[in-house]
Amino acid sequence: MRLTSGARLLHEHLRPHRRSLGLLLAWSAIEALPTFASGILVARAIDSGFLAGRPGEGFGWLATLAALWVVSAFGTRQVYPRLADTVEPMRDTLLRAVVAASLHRVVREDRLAGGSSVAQITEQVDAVRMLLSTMLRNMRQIVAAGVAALGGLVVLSPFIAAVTAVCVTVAVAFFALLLRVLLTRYRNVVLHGEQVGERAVPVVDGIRDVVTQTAESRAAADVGEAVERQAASLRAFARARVFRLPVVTLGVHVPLIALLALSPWLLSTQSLSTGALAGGVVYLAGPLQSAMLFLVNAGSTMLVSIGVVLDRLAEVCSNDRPSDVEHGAVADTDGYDIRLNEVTFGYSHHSHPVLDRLDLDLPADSHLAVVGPSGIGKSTLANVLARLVEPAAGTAFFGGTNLDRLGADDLRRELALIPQDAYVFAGTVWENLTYLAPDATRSEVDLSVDATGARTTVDRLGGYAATIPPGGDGLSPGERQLIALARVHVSRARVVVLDEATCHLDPGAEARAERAFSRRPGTLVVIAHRISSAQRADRILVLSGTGADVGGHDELLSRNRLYADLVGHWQAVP
Ligand SMILES: Nc1ncnc2c1ncn2[C@@H]1O[C@H](COP(=O)(O)OP(=O)(O)OP(=O)(O)O)[C@@H](O)[C@H]1O
Repeated sequence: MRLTSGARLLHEHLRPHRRSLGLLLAWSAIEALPTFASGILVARAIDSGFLAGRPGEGFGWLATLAALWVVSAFGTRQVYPRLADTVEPMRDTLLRAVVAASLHRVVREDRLAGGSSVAQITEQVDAVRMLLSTMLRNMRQIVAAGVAALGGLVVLSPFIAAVTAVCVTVAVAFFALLLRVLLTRYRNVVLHGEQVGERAVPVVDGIRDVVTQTAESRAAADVGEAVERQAASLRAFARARVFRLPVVTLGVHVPLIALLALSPWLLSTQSLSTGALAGGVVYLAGPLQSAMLFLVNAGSTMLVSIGVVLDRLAEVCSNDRPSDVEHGAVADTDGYDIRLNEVTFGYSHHSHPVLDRLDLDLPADSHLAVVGPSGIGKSTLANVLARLVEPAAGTAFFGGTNLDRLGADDLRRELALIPQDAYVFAGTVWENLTYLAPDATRSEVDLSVDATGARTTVDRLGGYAATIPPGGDGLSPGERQLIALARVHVSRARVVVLDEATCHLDPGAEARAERAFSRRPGTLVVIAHRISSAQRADRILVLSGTGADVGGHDELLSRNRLYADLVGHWQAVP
């Protein structure tokens, strides 16, 4: 059952690469040609060549076998690029899916330690990639060697082939049963390993507190208990692995001993020629034995690891259905006006809520500035609008639809948030600019770049085809903001939230960028960094901690003490 969800995940991510997988299998079959022919050609060399007094013919058959190995080497050469074509793109799509899923989970559960859990997940995806490529590479040993050996035996002696097939089937069935036990036990090893990490990390992080509080023995006992549990599960896993030996005995040694024991009778009744007997031994002691050994050794380690890790990744991905699924079908929006109805949000259940029963009406195409003292909750409001956090109470509506019934992708298309730390990624300037609108035309991008004032930055970088290095190295914070502003400007988002997204620009550049957004069709919410931003807006929302007040600049100046103070403070700053 657990393997099934992992296997389904693997199937889902391998399906788009079935062409390269097909080519991989085809080349593997060519690679297996000499394995299939080895016993048959050895039998021919003995029977029609050496035993018949024609050594030339005997060597001829052996030379044919050598030629097949050359063909096989060519096949091997083709296998590796196909392997990379299959596994590398699969890794990328799998990684994208599980990282997106774990980030959604981190945001949903409001856990700050998201980075470490995502890092763990990416490690697991890389483990899948490595294990899968090793599995696929070595699978040909099982498939090619096992199938080729059985096929060769059928040609040599249907009787020996039948006996061998029965033994192999029983051995494989026994191994399948063993695999279930191994999977359960290995899963325990992984889970207990994670518990060791969970217990050890806080102790290591807080080692100074542990020492100053003389709590070393308690911490050691706590971590030691988890270590002991993991050691016990490792021992249980190792005990189960011992049973792989009978599998090899049953699948290979029993038919080999049977063939040798029956050989006097088979030879005397002429059921088997001397060459066929030698060919049979070649198949059983060579490819079949290595296939069986690989199955039980790699199968009981790699197959088990891949099964358990894929299962864990499948669990992560299956959690990637936040409220859309919980609340049934994803709803459509009607327009893009936003309404908050008594929205309450706090970062913990115990602390005072940052947003307390906030009401807000944001008609389509309006321009709102949000102001308030530092730490009052302006960015938190932006996060509620972008559904990066879920309100604890109250409802947020987008286009008349409850925000948590809107599909995450739909919301991302409709609403773009630019945070203070603008993000640029490794790639070309064009890719950075068109990330949210991949179908944007050159003239649309030109228009947005010029409107937001990003042209100088684009030119300095070397134009649209220039490459931005990882982490945006070499770009100033202001230049990153300009690229992010142009990226959102060219997008189809009908609501744009600028969360101090222009704080690294000078006042003139900030005014230009904000004007570009207010002329652009759609709603604009600006978390204001300067009084000038507030003055450009149609309406201003003042967050004060005890309530929220909405109005125009002059109106608020005369009636709202906090706003008047903020304006006074801003004007005092040179
Ligand atoms: N992830 C978080 N976990 C816990 N508390 C948080 C978190 N993010 C913000 N806070 C707290 O919530 C409150 C509101 O923060 P927020 O960033 O929304 O304020 P802000 O008005 O945007 O501040 P600033 O103008 O300084 O950016 C602050 O007290 C802040 O410390």
